[in-house]
Amino acid sequence: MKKLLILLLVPLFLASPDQKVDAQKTNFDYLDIYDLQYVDDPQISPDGNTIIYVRHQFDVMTDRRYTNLWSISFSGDNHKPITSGKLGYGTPVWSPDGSRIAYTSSEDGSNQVFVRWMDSGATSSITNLTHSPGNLQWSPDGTQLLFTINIPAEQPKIANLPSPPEGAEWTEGATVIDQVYYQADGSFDTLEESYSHIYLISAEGGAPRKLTDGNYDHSSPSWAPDGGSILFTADRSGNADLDPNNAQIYEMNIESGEMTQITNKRGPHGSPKISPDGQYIAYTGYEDQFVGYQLTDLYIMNRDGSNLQKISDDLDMDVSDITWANDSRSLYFRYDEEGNSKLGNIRLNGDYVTVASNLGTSSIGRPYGGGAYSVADNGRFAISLGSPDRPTELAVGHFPTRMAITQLTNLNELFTESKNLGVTTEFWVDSSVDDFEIHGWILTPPDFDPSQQYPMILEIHGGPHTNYGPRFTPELQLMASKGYVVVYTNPRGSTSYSTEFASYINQNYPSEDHNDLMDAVDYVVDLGYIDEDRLYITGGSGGGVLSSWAIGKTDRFAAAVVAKPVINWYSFVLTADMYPFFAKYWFTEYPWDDPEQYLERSPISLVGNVTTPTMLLVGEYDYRTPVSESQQYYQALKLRGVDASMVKISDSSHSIASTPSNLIRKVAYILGWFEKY
Ligand SMILES: CSCC[C@H](NC=O)C(=O)N[C@@H](CO)C(=O)O
Repeated sequence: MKKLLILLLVPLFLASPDQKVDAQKTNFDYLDIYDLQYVDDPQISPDGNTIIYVRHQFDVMTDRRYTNLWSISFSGDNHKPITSGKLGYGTPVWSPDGSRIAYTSSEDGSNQVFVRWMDSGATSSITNLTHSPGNLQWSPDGTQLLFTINIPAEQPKIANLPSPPEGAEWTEGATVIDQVYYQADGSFDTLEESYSHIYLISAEGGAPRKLTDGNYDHSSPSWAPDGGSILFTADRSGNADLDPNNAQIYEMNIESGEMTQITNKRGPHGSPKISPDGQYIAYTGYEDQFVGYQLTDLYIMNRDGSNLQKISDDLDMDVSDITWANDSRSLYFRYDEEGNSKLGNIRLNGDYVTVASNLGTSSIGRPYGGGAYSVADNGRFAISLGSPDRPTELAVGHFPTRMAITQLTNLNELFTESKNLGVTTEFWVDSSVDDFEIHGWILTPPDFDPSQQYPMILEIHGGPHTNYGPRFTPELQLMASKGYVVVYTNPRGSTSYSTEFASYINQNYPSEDHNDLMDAVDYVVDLGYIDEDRLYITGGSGGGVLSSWAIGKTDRFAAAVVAKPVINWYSFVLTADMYPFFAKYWFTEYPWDDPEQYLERSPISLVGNVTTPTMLLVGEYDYRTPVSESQQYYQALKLRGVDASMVKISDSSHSIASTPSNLIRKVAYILGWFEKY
């Protein structure tokens, strides 16, 4: 079937007329990012009549993303704001009777829980918290709300220090670290040791009650339908930090505080939810095999943990974000299939169907998967609807009647009407190694004419267990708008195809994923419109691993930008924020016990072959793939006399695209480097 698609696509593609550019329109340009608007987190009311969603916008003056809540009826009428201003409003949740919503907002300076009465619009903050709340959940009778907050643990005191004399200006002092996790990408400051706890508060406000205790993280709380107890996940073994990927499900009686452990298999037990009839618990996870990739399955069991069954055997794709259907006979879930993010429905016997495809995220970066949905009691649902040609909008549908999915918002109508964008085309190519087909996409520039010759950029995703797809990507659209054909693929190791495909690179990364990438390049070059003297390569994170690996294996690229890479696995597992996971799951031994296996997969081992002019690009506060990884490669290239430069993006974590200006810088530096060669 896929082979047939290739045969059909190639002639179609070659015969396709030039991409028409509308003279009235201009090409997508850097500052246009600030005009994009995205729909996120659509929450449909319990009666299915109204959707509240989070609208993301960008402020060119402060370079900030801000979010507001908007409301619209299922029919598409009555579209109106609930909040306004350039702050952060998010995580709306409907009360079970649909009379109120709870949400979080920073409008009072720090993040607090707010409740709004939908008939009158009366709104009040109901908390006075010193730390940000998350995971808001209404009790089934609508009288209370659960939430989680991170509570700092007592800090170590090693030295008795004298105080400076009054008025003295001493240096700031020292940071004392004794916890396993002391840095987390995205938090620029050293982390305080803290633990996530579950709280209960009256929906009318008042003092919250702390339900959990101890130096353990408690996550994913959800109510039992009778409101008498809650489920949550925690690793209360005392070794959670050094033994990641392990959390058990607990049930706690709200009145007595009594806690019962329901599961005991070693591994993650995610998002436990009790069926509306109170009979079953569903959760996502797996029995841990200590490898880099394992399929996340969907399980159900009785309330006491007995009769555990995996029900997603036929799916062979990761299950996330589960919601019970009202009749307790099936669950809704999110999954990615062949680079397409979908909403599914699975019956308890394992039969599943796709309810909606093309879910979209609010990322202005690269075309990764994700998306959000919610379902009303009567089967009406709301989704964040993606497309390769515009930012994510809101759409609704109904299950099981399968009424046509209807896009309700068109926040970006004026944008799409005034811009010429690149066009995304799918391809499949046989891998030259093993019997895999590799899926990819070609983004051609707005005025593309296949009889001309174009420079080409291969852009490689990270993870490595993630997937790209035909999704709106300002980052790659900017490259296309400057005249490049951009090629992106899902080499082996990518998710959304099969366990076999994703786990091929377990403790074997990078390896033949490199060949898959080169097969995709060959395929596109063979289409006849690529100038082979202007082939460029880039990729971030895992894509930085693979781009630096590639230039150690071939000199076919005229220039490379290696973004936020891992260059040396030995140093990486001893400097990255998530080091217990990387060291335990991506390698079979610690580095000092078997340095060879670290070196043989490290791009630094191939740097002696590199002749390609290479730019390193990294966020100055990247704690996931630390700056020292880029520095090692840069310094090795300089020692070898290879043309190299290094760009450190200020105020940036690993997520360079989290501020528009940094994303703009990233693309401008990449293109600037390529233009030189
Ligand atoms: C290769 S080491 C860490 C990789 C990192 N994984 C998770 O943070 C990564 O590749 N990140 C990707 C995907 O999120 C990225 O593009 O930044």
